[in-house]
Amino acid sequence: MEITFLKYQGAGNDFILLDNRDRKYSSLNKNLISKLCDRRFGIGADGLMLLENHPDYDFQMHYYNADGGLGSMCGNGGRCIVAFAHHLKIIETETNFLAVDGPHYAKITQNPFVVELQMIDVEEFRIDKEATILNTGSPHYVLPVVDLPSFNVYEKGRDIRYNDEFKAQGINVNFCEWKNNILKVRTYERGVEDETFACGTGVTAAAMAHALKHQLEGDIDTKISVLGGELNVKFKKTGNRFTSVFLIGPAELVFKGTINII
Ligand SMILES: N[C@@H](CCC[C@H](N)C(=O)O)C(=O)O
Repeated sequence: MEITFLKYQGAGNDFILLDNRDRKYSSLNKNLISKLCDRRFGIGADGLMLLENHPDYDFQMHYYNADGGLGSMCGNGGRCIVAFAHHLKIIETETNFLAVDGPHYAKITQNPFVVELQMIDVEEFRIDKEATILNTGSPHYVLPVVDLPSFNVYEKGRDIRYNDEFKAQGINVNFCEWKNNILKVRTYERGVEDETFACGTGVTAAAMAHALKHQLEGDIDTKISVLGGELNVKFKKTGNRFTSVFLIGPAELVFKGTINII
């Protein structure tokens, strides 16, 4: 099967983008998707997305993790698929599209691309000792740590993701540290089963956990630093409710290609 793809990255979270408006890639299965995402035997990516037509929205986003399984919402993927839709001339600078967690509004604010993506409102969370557990489109566990650069994200993240509570459904695990007015975040991603360079729903969860912990109220703009670059998360916090949530950052076309996969 010959596959024509574009590869995008958003703060180092990288994705294979396929135009499936004519349904030519609908037969891709778990095994094939994981092969395409493999960094040694395929193109290499944290996830793969199909862009499809939708009768009521500009397009629909289908997200698969690197292991080939259907994922929940991907924030950086959402920003990259907006840049891809612009590349395909489906949209200009603003869009409303549908993802697994519902409709999303987004706008392109700079070219080369900075994409501002509206995320779901959040009002449910659980505090477990130092950790905050919440769903920002994907399930997240957020834990503040000391000395994040030398923290073993893979080992500790894996322990939490596979503990008795989370192993069945899985969870994404974020470790964070507040330093010089910047929230530094490192994430172990479910479905990649490794640390990634950024996670959009993860930094959104981390910014919310930080605001809850420090009892911040009102319009909050959090500057985030991840291994692959910088992101911003903006929201309005009213008590325990987060609304007007935006994930802001780069979405860059890295390369185009064609692959024949057996
Ligand atoms: N691995 C996740 C979804 C992907 C999260 C992502 N990289 C992001 O930017 O939000 C899952 O299915 O749990």
